[in-house]
Amino acid sequence: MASAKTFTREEVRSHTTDESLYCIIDSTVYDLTEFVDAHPGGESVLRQVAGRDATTAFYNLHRHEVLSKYRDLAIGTIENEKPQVITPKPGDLSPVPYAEPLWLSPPFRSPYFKDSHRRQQRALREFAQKYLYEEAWKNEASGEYTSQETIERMSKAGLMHMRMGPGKHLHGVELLGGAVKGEEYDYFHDLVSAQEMARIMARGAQDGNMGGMTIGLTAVLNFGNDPVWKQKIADEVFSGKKKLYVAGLRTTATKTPDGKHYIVNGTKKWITNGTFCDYFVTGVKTDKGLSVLLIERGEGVETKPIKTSYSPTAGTAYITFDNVKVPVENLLGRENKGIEVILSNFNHERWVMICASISASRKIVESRLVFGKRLIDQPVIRLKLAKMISLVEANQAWLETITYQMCHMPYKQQARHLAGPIALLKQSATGAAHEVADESVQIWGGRGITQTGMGKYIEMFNRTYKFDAILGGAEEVLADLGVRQAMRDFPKAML
Ligand code: HEM
Repeated sequence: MASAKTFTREEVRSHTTDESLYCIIDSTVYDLTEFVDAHPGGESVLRQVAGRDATTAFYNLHRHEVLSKYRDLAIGTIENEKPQVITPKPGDLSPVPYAEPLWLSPPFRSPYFKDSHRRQQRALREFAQKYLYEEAWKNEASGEYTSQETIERMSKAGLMHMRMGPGKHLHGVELLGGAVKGEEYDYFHDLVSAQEMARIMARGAQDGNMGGMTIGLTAVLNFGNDPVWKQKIADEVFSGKKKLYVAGLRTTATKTPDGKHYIVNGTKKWITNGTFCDYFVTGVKTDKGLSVLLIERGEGVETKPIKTSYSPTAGTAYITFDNVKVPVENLLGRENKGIEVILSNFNHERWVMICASISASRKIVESRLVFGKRLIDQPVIRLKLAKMISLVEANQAWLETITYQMCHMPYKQQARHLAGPIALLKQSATGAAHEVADESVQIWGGRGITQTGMGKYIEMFNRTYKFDAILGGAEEVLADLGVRQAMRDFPKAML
């Protein structure tokens, strides 16, 4: 917040030297004297705007959030002028058209979302902006992993529990300081969680921030054979003390002669979160089929970081199991029937990816609308924006319809009736993300491939959106699955 002091434009014009260098941005006066040498964009650009109004120059290169971060440089405002740019408070909704889903955009209404969803949405947006956003973006640049302090803060707010979707594990848990009761958490709350987290737009950091537990811990909770053992694992992961992810299938497990252990050997090339995980939910080949084991990091488990164009902070790794001794109690589900474990969570996993992909696409539409004001004068740009908005809105509406079915179908029925629609929606959402990513760079030009400044979301989205088109089933596979599932219900009689 700028101090209450006011200046005339004439007064500011006299501060142009190294001893005292001011400029005006959005009717606010900034004293840049001490900042000139530290400015990431260099000193000469600031000297060029010394004593002048630099609003246009500033907003051509930076996101507004930069001014919030450097608010201490603001020393007052221009007499009889009011800043025009809105500085959002943590938790605020965006006033930009189509920047929020319709249920969050008055005067539109929704039959699906209730007060508890709105409370959760607001609390989660505030939490993400206050505690997750800055660190996520810092880690994207440095390659560091989410700090233990943040993980513990998330755990305390119930974010770990929420990531697993509705269920008994939420009962009695206070979520977001009481904004939602664990017992009332349904798939629309789950949608809110996935979509709000995606708005941080630092994709790798978010995946690295315990992203893997959504898939892996579900398998432990649903298929762990000993209630005490699985509660111990769940407590460790929910409290943020241990991290867990899913590893691959190119591994074999042979039982020891005394029947007490499996000996696991093999490798897996791509595993997100792998570098820092403590537990690996791993598909292994056993004598008569596929089985799933929870393997703890220890002797014989080695992870090596893999460099990706996607993100240095996601913890992507190559993992090797070399004669790893795993107790038989760590078997999830039945021996040789691991496919039940693997398939059981596919729908929810894909649905979470859809939520996030649509939300991130929407953030890109928002960026385009905010920064494209002058460009919007051109019909060709309006046409591109119309396409982007339509894709996002159509997929969101389809998502909400499917989510409603999820709220009213037992899990078995979901698997029977929703696998096809979820597969089709996923390929639709990631196909739309491809078009949104492409069009946004097309309109944005060089800034869309710049990692700093106002194009940073677009650059990040372009680098990472493709991940969703592959993860949990490639677009082509899912399209095929969707149609095959539909054909299963095709009437036998000739039409
Ligand atoms: C209060 C005044 C200013 C602050 C606090 C500020 C801060 C920053 C920061 C933090 C960056 C790093 C990139 C980012 O995070 O967006 C940056 C980059 C840059 N700034 Fe500034 N800046 C200010 C004013 C200006 C002005 C008035 C100009 C031009 C006339 C300018 C030109 C640039 C350039 C060319 C870059 C490099 C572009 C990039 O990295 O994307 N800055 N500035």
